[in-house]
This record gives sequence, C-alpha cells and structure tokens, in this order.
Amino acid sequence: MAQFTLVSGSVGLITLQNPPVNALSAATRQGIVDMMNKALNDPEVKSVVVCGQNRIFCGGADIKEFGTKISGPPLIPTIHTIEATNKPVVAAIEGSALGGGLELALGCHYRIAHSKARLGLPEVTLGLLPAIGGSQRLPRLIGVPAAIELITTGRHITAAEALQLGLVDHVTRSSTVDEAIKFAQSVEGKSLDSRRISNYPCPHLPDLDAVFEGVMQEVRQKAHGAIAPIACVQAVRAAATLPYLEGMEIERQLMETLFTSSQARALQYTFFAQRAVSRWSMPSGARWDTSMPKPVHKAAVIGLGTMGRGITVALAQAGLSVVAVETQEKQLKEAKLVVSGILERAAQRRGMAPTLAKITYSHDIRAVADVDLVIEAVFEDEALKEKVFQQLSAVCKPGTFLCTNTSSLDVDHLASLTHNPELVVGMHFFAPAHVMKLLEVVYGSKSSPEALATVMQLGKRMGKVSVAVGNCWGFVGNRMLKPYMEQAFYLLEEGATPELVDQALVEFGFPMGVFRMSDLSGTDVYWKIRKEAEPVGASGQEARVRKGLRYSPLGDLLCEQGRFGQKTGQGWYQYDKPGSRVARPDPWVHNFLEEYRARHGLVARRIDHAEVLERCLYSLINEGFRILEEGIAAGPEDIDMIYVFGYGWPKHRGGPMFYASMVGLAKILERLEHYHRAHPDVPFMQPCSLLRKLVTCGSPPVHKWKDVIKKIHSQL
Ligand SMILES: CC/C=C\CC(=O)SCCNC(=O)CCNC(=O)[C@H](O)C(C)(C)COP(=O)(O)OP(=O)(O)OC[C@H]1O[C@@H](n2cnc3c(N)ncnc32)[C@H](O)[C@@H]1OP(=O)(O)O
Repeated sequence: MAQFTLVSGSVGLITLQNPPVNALSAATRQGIVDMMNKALNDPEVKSVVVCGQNRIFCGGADIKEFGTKISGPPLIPTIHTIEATNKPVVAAIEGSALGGGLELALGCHYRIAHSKARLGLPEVTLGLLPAIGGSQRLPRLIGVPAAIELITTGRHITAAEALQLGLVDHVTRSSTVDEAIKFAQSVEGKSLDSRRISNYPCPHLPDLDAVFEGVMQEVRQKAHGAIAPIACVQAVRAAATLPYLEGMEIERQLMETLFTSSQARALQYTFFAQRAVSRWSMPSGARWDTSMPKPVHKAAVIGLGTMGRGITVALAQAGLSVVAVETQEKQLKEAKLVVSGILERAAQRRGMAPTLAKITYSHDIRAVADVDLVIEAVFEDEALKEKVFQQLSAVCKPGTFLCTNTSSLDVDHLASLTHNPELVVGMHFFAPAHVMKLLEVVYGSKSSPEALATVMQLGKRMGKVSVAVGNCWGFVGNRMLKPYMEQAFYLLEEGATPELVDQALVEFGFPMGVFRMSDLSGTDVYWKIRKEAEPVGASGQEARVRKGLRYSPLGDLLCEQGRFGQKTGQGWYQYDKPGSRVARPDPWVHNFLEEYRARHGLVARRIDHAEVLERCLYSLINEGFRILEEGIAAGPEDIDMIYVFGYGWPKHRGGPMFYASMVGLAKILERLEHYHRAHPDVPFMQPCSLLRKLVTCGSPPVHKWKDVIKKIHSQL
C-alpha cells in the first residue's frame, strides 16, 4: 500500500499505492507509517519524496471506511514525525491532493505540484473538517481569509492558484517526481526551521472578532442548516487565536462531533450515490457496462427559448458542434445574443477563448440533416412537439438520436411518431440548463440501450449528474413534486400561510419553500399542467372535490387574478416591482385565503412546522416508494440524486429516500397511516405497499432496498 525505493543514491522515494485514487485506507496509512520510519531511520537516506502511484498523489481518507469501525494507525503522529525530522521531505503532487492527502503534504517541508494537479480540503462536502491538522496548518500557511474560503467550500483549486496562494512552492509541467527528487537532493542537510508550518504564527488579522463574526454569519446563511461549515470556521478560529497544539485539540473535538453525525452519513452517501447513478440499468437487463454509446460530434437544439438557449450553451461548452434552430426570426436574433453573451462571460472567467464558432444558427429545421443527436426544446405544447418529431424523423440522417426536453409529455408517444422509436430518449434539463447539474434521462419502452448509453455519456460530457429513469407522468422529479405541492395547498386551506409553510421548508434546508419557488418559476407553469390534467368539469372552478378526490383550487384561483409570481410582481408574496427578488408577505393573500376558507366553511387551525414537514415530505417520499416499486427508478440513489441536484433537497439530508431511512421507515409508515385516516380522499397519503413491505422486513438500510424490490418483482 506504500512502497519505499532508494533513488539517486540518497533520496527515499515513498509511493502511495492504493488504486484508483491512493485513498488513505488503514493499510495505506500503515504503509506510510512503516515506509516513513524506514526512510527516517536509514542513514543512507538524506531526503524523502512522497508521491502517489498512477499520477495521482492522494484522494484523501478512504471514505468507504467512514461509518465502519476504523482500524489502522492514525496519521497525525506520523505527520508530526515528518514535520519534525531533519531530513527534508518533499511532496510530489500529481493528479489530486485532496483532504487527508493535502494534509499529509502540508506536513512535508516542501510541495511541488504538476501544472494539471488539483488541490483542496473537501472534507466539508462530506460533513467533516480537515482534522489531520489541515484546519491548523492551512491558515498558518496561506492566511485566515483564504483558508476559511477553501475549507468552508471544499473547492478544488488548480496548481496555479495553489502557487499564488503559497500553498505549493513550485509548479512544473515536466515529471513532478523527477523534479521533486532533484529538489530534495538540493536541500539535503539544510536547516528546515522555516519549513515547519505548525511553528508558524497565524498571519495577523486586525479586528479578528469582527472578521470571524462576519464570516460566521455568511457561512451560516449559505449552510442552510449544515453543521460542518460552522465547525470549519470554529476550527480556523482556533488556529488564529491559539497555539498549534491547543488548536489541534479543538480540531479533534469538533471532528468527534461531526464524524458520527447524521449529516456526515448523508453527505458521504451522496458522494457514492452520485457515482452510483452513472451505473444505470434498464428493466430489460441492459446496463451501463454492456451497452456501447455512439460518438456524438455534432448536435442540434430545436427551439431557442430559455431552455434551448441554456442547452445550446451546455453543448458548446462540452466541445460539441451545435446547430441551433429557431423558426421565429426575432427569437433567433435574441437567442444568438444571449448565448454568445453567456459563452463570452464564462470564457472570460476561465481565461479561455469562447466557443462561439462551434454554433451555427438557422431558422430552418432542415439544417439538422447531418447531426448525430437532436434535442427538441420547443414550447411545452403537445401538438407542436408532435409536429417537430415528425419533421425530425423525416429530415435527419439515419441513426440520429432524437431527444426531447419535455417535462410532462409522454416520451413513448413522441417516439411513436418517428420511423425509429428506438432512437428516442427524453433529456429533461432543469433551468438554467447550462448551470443546473441534473439531467433526467428518460428511456421509453422502445428506447435502445445504445440510445440510453449515448445520452448518458453526453450528459457526463456536459458535466451533468445524469440519472436514467423510466417513462411516466412527470418522470421522477415532477411526479414526486405533485403530492408535495398538493399538501402545501391543503395546509393553506386548513389555516397555514405561505410564509409558515415556506419557513418550515427553509429551516429543513431547502434554499426556498414551495410558494417562494412557485413564484420564482411562475405560478402559471403548473396551472397550465393542472388545467390539462384536472379539467374543471360541471362542479365549477371552486370545486374542492374532483373525480371523487380532494382537490385544492387555490393555485388556480390565484392565477386567475393574474398573480403569476415574481415576473408579475405578485404571487403568493408581493414584490416591489415585476422581476424583483425580494418577497414580502402579502396581506392580500392572507385576505384571499380567509375569504376562501369562509366561502367553503373551513375553520383555520394552528399548524406547526412538524406537520408541514410530515405532510409535504412524507407524501413526496411515499410517491418515491411507488416509483421504486414500479421500477421507474432503478434504486433509491437515483431518486435522491434527482432531488439533491434538481430540486434543492438539502445535500446534508441525503435526498428523500435516504432521509426516510434516517427518520425510520416505521415512523414514516405510521405518520402516513395517521394522515390517510384523517384525509381518506387523498390517495398520495395512502402508504405504498413497498414501504409496508420494507417495514415488515425490518426496515433494512437504504443500500439493501434493491434486494427487497428485486424479490417483489421476481414474485410477480
Ligand atoms: C479522519 C478524516 C481524515 C481525512 C479527511 C478526508 O480526507 S475526507 C476525503 C477527502 N477526499 C475527497 O473528498 C476526495 C473525493 N474524491 C474525489 O473528489 C474524486 O474521486 C477525485 C479524487 C477527484 C477523482 O475523480 P475522478 O472523476 O477521476 O474519479 P471518481 O470520482 O469517479 O472516483 C474513482 C473511484 O474512486 C472512488 N473514490 C474516490 N475518492 C475516494 C476516497 N477518498 N475514498 C474512497 N473511494 C474514493 C470513487 O468512489 C470511484 O469509485 P467507483 O467504485 O469507481 O465509483
């Protein structure tokens, strides 16, 4: 797990060997301890270079070990030994030096990095803090403000930025290990007094208290309830105010609390779930590792509204040639300006040339004749999309994949209008499409494994977290959102205000509540969808029972007043002017709700945050279980990543299905039964049979649910 070689006569080369990322597993830590002892005790060795096998220094602690009983030696004493020795120790950083890997490098006397290397302390993203001395050494080396920023965001930085910050001593474009060996020899026998970071005083900051107060406020606001960023600030404060060893003790205590927290478990689950969703499977048995994607060099986007523009940007930034088609001249002109502007600003930020030449614009759909893949992003209108699919099927070269960005239409139906339904796949982007990480990839009943593999690979190229799901109304994300939003409306009927519901959800960790979100995206978006799905019928606009089930017309009544949210300056909240982002509670809405309740003989009651969360979240989770039972999502990780990366579900709660497992499935079942007894006309509250089955099986942990689902399916 670590190898020692004597090179150039006097340099002990220690190579970490734990593929794929040389993570610091128990065996690797043992290897480092043993090989370092060997090097430091060998009189022939005058200097040491530490590097990683396969051009990657070290990806940090072995995350798989977290949550298990940790064995093997701790690294802190070894890092102290390295720092204290009189033999110069040089870290040769290639690939990544992250978390414990960078902390190991910070214990070395010198750091040499390859120009393509990435460095960072991403522990916070796993619910932890850099607790192998990183929180104490980094501020001493690069100063408090820069250290706080790096530690609280977990951002990976380039070697160039690391050099600028003083985190590394030298950056090379040639062989990092060879340079490190040469450098180590050049400093053999020289004093290392000025190279031991733990001896450095923390660079002075005037008005330290005010600085930390400001930082804490900012970090708290961004954390949405996550505790690790707060602990990170506390640890850096200890570095800034206490001697090194006392700071180390604070670091240890803070880590002890974080290490066993449910937030750390959720974030570590998310780390692996994000990677697991790329290993997709289809109910037919087709899988990611047995299906070959086709190369996509040239793609087209049809329709250049907000979504089409974002998709065009995402494709161009992924290095593809793009044909962007919009039939309306005015919209086409405007789109060109917007897309170019986004690409230019992004290129400027990255210090690169924009990829404008990769896009050709046309108002004629025939311009897509030679592309490998088309993404249709026209207005969400069934007849329009039907026409576009028929046209595409006629004009595209044989084998072109036809994708739709629909959020609510039937992928199978669109596929049935083409000559080759096996080439049709849904690509459900989230606005803004060039920013949002999630891509729901919807395979239809006829989609070929090759088509799915191609689209999943394209999603990866665009930097998306792509999740393959089956075809059903709303796919996974929007389907689960329906019961959540319904409950929010029912809560208003029963006595809540939009502010109360939203506050409960924000305290849970969502960046914004359901009503604020609805105002942001436009209250009319779901109104249109509802009008199609739930026609008013003979009983009238205000009817609270439709097709024998409870229905709340509150959202429809609001829209009838022209209150479409932020864009009109009025929605569930009031805004200073149309487009303003500052939402204020609106007495008009409170009055509207009171009058509505009076008209329907509803008596308002006191509703607390716990009820809001149980009803909104548990009904959403219940639908998640139905989706798993039907095989629309292959596993709970798929649902969770859709919610974390597309719907603002707080990462430190792991996603709805992981959250359910943390709350306890028996409790979720009991509360759903309770609410279903109280509201028998709300089918979303009726506990799903998979949930019952899992509870009967003793509520297995989330990674075992697939086994239970498989068993259910094999019995069908
Ligand atoms: C006591 C606490 C002490 C120290 C604290 C820490 O060090 S916490 C750990 C901090 N490190 C990280 O957060 C780094 C996590 N890894 C990454 O960011 C990326 O994996 C990395 C290193 C940039 C490489 O990215 P790449 O895209 O090339 O590969 P991928 O992410 O798909 O990873 C490949 C497989 O390696 C597994 N893996 C990666 N890092 C770790 C790790 N630290 N521990 C365990 N396993 C790790 C990853 O899951 C992939 O596995 P696979 O089975 O192929 O999905």
